[in-house]
Amino acid sequence: MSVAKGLEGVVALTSKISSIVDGVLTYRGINIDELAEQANFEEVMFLLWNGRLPKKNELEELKKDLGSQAELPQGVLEQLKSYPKDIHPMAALRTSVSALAMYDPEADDNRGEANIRKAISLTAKLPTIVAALFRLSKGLEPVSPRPEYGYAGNFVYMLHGEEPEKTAVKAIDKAFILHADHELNASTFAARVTTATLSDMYSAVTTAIGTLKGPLHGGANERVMAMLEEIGTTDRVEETIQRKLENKEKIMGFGHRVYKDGDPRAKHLREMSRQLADTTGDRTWYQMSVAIEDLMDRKKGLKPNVDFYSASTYHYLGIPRKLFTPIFAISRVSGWTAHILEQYADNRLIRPRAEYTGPVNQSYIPVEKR
Ligand SMILES: CC(=O)SCCNC(=O)CCNC(=O)[C@H](O)C(C)(C)COP(=O)(O)OP(=O)(O)OC[C@H]1O[C@@H](n2cnc3c(N)ncnc32)[C@H](O)[C@@H]1OP(=O)(O)O
Ligand SMILES: O=C([O-])CC(=O)C(=O)O
Repeated sequence: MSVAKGLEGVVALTSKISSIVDGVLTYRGINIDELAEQANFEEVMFLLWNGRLPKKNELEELKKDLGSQAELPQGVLEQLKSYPKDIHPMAALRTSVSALAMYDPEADDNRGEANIRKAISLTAKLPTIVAALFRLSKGLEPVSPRPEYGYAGNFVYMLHGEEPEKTAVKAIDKAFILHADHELNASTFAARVTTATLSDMYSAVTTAIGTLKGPLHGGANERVMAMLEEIGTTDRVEETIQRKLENKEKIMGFGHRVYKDGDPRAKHLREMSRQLADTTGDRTWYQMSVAIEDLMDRKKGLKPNVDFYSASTYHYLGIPRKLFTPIFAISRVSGWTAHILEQYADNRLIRPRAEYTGPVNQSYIPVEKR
């Protein structure tokens, strides 16, 4: 047996959802650049789940469904209120999504229609959970969803409890589009492994959230912000990054398993960060990020991934860094659920092999003789 460590280069399954070919990312064959510039996130969800863009009435129907599913069961809301205040929101989100299953009579019904309903319901509820966690961490009561603001708008509304600001809604909607799906990334693969045992959608999404949380995956965006805060000013970029590289530390938000010439999503987030720097008049975070990008290219030939400029973008929007990865999850649940539906539709247990490298020909020694 030959081993590809980290499954690098292994093609594990076929999928019709998103593709990365020669550094170009498409959702259902549509270039991410076009979607980021022209679509809204609700259209992208529909596209991922159904394989085509929605007609006007289908989009309205989806918006209505998302709105009607956005409230949390009372039991889940009460549970959220009982979590320790300093718990990481990704841990809380993982637990709350798992808890949602207990309030869904269809939780273990894995047939197509029930699963589409669950995909919509989960996608509708994640923003409500994340916003509630944010407000509770600040000692504030969660606010009820206001679906008339749209998916991104309602999320921004539920964070602050006031009319959502247009610039913020547009930026969040675009960020949601850019993070929605990404071929066989670690959390999506994890979700598909769980699904392939014919477990339920809540279990698969809970698995995915736990996987996204890690710093080598979605958890990197929060750590990018921590690094920017640690550096503090553009003139300290060179010495700090140099020291980290000498200590063999990974620079968060750089590098990618698939993209070696750059992540096509990063340019959109860099531009969003630049525009927000101009709007807010605080160019520090953007300038520091650009200086790190230049340095990492010169020193290591490494390019920013989707997580790098999302950090300064969210920061400019006044979002605390602990919410960065949960926001990623709000978007990615659309992709996870699309992959879960695809896995159920043509399932086979996912069970690779391991090459055994441990001791051989050992004997059992009774405990008193060890
Ligand atoms: C949404 C997402 O999940 S995007 C990825 C988010 N994760 C991060 O930003 C964390 C930082 N980046 C990384 O750790 C990696 O680039 C990963 C995990 C994304 C990809 O990892 P892999 O494909 O396994 O590459 P691997 O870790 O083997 O790195 C290859 C070489 O590049 C170096 N390298 C890769 N990324 C970085 C980085 N961010 N900083 C410094 N060096 C790096 C490694 O040290 C290694 O060097 P070596 O060959 O001299 O030992
Ligand atoms: O594809 C990956 O390995 C990670 C990534 O960029 C994503 O999940 O968006």
